[in-house]
Amino acid sequence: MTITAARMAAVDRNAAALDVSTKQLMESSGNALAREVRAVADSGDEVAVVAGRGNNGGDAFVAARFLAGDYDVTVHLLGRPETITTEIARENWDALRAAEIATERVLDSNALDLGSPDVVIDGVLGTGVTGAPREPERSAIVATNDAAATVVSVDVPSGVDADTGEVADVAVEADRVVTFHALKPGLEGREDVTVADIGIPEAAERFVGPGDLLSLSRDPQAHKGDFGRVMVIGGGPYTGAPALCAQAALRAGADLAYVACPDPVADEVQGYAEDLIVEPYVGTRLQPDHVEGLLADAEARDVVVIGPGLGGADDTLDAVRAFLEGYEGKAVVDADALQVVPAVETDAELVCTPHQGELAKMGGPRRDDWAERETLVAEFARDLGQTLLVKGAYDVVADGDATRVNRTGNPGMTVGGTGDVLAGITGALYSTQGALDAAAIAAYTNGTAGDAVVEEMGYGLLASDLLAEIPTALWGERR
Ligand SMILES: NC(=O)C1=CN([C@@H]2O[C@H](COP(=O)(O)OP(=O)(O)OC[C@H]3O[C@@H](n4cnc5c(N)ncnc54)[C@H](O)[C@@H]3O)[C@@H](O)[C@H]2O)[C@@H](O)CC1
Ligand SMILES: [K+]
Repeated sequence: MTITAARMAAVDRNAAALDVSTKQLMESSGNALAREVRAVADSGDEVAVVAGRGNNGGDAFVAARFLAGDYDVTVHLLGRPETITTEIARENWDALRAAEIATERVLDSNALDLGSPDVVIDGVLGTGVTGAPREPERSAIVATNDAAATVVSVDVPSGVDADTGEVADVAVEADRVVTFHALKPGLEGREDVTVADIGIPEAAERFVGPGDLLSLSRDPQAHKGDFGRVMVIGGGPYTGAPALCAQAALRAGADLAYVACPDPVADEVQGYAEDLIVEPYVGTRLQPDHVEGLLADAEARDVVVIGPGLGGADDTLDAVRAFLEGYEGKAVVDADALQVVPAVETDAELVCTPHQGELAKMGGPRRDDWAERETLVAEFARDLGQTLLVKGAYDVVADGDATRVNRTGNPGMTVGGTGDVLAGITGALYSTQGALDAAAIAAYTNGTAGDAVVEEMGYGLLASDLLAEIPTALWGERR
């Protein structure tokens, strides 16, 4: 399995939240790297460490400390120690200085003199690289390639983009690569690569954590000024559900939230919040003759959430079926609407948000055993060809390829309406994120908001209490 630089950063952050600090991971990384160098070097060999100012360099500092007793080690830092970008890399630099291990500062691109080392450790650039190498890193890569030495690269050969695998015009030609936790893009199929286990707990990947929220701010350019228009198709027998759902979408960052509902309930829905744009249709519940108009409206929206408060009348379900058959965009399907999903022919990309009972009604697994449940939900998602967010004490999110589990939330959240809030958050996030990430982050956020409410006022929460906590859960100090 390959992991991108962005996902690696998320997992690293999740590990820290599980009390495995990045400094601990750096120690493991440097240790693994040193072991690999021992395998290619003879005792007393000259080892030149070329280190950039990020954590890739930090790993190389740690390796230098492990190796200095047995080899002739010199560490070349590309820049001034004050410009080392992370605290943990700087601490490991300071440890080298305190131990009187030979260090050089390379303050001019032309000033790097590696001598004639037997081994070069390439800790110039790792997963934090952006764009093609600049100076002095660029010259350092050239000098590394010019050395008649065995080159061991740290995590990725410097010059390889660890998100895409693209190789820049100047990149280290490594003899060996020690990569951490999992293969990075561009390293697949290479025989000179060692994947080192650095002690990241499996839980950091499996459980949704604060690291998963990093993708929300990763690329501000990608969704500049447009956090999405979410259309909720809901209401009829129930009016609170679509209103909660649409308000949750706004709280989760949607720019606009529309509620399409039967006209007798429109005023009531609007009454919950003036921020909602209510678009009534004639009749008392959703029926097939409304579908054409809804499909036309949906074209101008980024995500549709269908289900909250619609009820399960036969003609309503026929309408849901017709809508999904005609719709090709992103949709979140909730509540009674879920039962039509297994048999429907649709080009839409769905996130389905059933609780255990709704999952069973869809023909999904009934088993509750945790480990087994994850596998069964993943298989069902694969069969459906859609993304599932199965709600429970532990929420399971699966798209058939990857599975995530969310454990935020509390028993107070079994109250009615929390599912409508979750569907709304999912809808908003789905406008800027992939289905799996949107569902995983939504589950985590909904649970975090619920935990915050219970912390503040104890049990007895209303679903509407969650709304005000959503922004803090997503972007505030609770993340
Ligand atoms: N994510 C994790 O779980 C772990 C990561 N570790 C190491 O940390 C590395 C990532 O560290 P960082 O995020 O600090 O990033 P890097 O060390 O990969 O690179 C960041 C540094 O390079 C500079 N830089 C970025 N692009 C450049 C370019 N095109 N030309 C010249 N300079 C450039 C930045 O200004 C910064 O100083 C990994 O590759 C790995 O080696 C390990 O320490 C342990 C665990
Ligand atoms: K490197």
